[in-house]
Amino acid sequence: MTFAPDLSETLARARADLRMGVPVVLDGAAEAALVLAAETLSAARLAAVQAAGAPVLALTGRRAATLKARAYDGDVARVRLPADAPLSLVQSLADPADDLSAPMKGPLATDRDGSAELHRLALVLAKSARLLPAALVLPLADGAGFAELHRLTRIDAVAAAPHLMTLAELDHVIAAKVPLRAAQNARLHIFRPADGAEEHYAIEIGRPDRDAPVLARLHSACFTGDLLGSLKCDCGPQLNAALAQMGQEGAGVLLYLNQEGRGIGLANKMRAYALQDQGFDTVEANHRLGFEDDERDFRLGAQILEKMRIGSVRLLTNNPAKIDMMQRCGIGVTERVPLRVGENPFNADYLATKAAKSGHLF
Ligand SMILES: Nc1nc2c(ncn2[C@@H]2O[C@H](COP(=O)(O)OP(=O)(O)OP(=O)(O)O)[C@@H](O)[C@H]2O)c(=O)[nH]1
Ligand SMILES: [Zn+2]
Repeated sequence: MTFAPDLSETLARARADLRMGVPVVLDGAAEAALVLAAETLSAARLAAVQAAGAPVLALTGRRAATLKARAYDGDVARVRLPADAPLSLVQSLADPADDLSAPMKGPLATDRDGSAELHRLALVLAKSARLLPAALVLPLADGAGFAELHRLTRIDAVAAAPHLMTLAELDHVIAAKVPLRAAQNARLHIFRPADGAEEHYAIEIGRPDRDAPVLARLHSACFTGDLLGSLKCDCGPQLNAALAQMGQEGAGVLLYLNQEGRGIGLANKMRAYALQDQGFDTVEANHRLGFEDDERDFRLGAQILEKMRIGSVRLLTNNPAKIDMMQRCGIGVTERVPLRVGENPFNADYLATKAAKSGHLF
């Protein structure tokens, strides 16, 4: 037994570092790099990086498309920065907030030669830290030495890349009764991932019969809809309607997955809302920010159901992707139970876009 953090713990530290604006070192097979999240970059740290070499800004292919920059690596673009690039340039490349009011003077030069592996990993890390997917990347001759000298978190990039694609094991922490308006016989279960990421919850109504399909919902956190009663989406009414139906039937399970904003985090969701105020739809806004339409990992839901010994479900959803993913993860979906509630003039376009672009069944 060693007291040193393992890979998953080191990655959790790296996420916290990036969120604070502290650089991390990615140490690959043949190369190493210093990485800083663009969102939390300070002018002082940018100047220090520029004094040490020529950093590039790693962006996703999605963000690059908006900026009309060539992404030679497909999903990743490596944008060359002028030697004296000011912080405001890095910020405006990373953040689409001012794309329309201050269009980028182009064309942007991007790297074609060399490997983009560390850049890709940097973007995965930034996303998993719920930051904008944009990272300053500076090649290092000696990653281990640099990390030690500056007391930075060093990640074994070769091991980290596949590790970040696997789902962390969830621990069942505790369950207790929480009588709800919709169902008095409810119990709240807490699940904690081993990788230091956010906890997820399961609300078990009654004692669902494990030998028959269980009425279930995979609900993704929506602070604005679930808590504030926002009219921009249908999440709050869906949450309440699902619990009400489970209460009426006497049994069911609602997974409350902390995947705010379809997995991009609340700050990025608010950035997406600001872009929607400029006229973009929910999918376009995600793309302009550099995200895919949906960054959620529904394997999470399947793992929780498995831990609760639920093998097949009647799934309350309008989203065919959820059904697909459950089935691919070995959870039987015997029936889709539609959940059409909460339509209003403020979310009509949002729901229409989901039907047109995300295949939602309404
Ligand atoms: N990025 C982004 N996320 C949004 C937006 N509006 C709502 N969300 C998020 O979308 C998610 C909605 O999740 P779900 O209720 O599971 O919805 P769904 O995928 O449409 O599937 P069903 O409701 O099961 O049909 C929540 O995480 C919300 O925070 C938006 O405009 N942009
Ligand atoms: Zn919502």
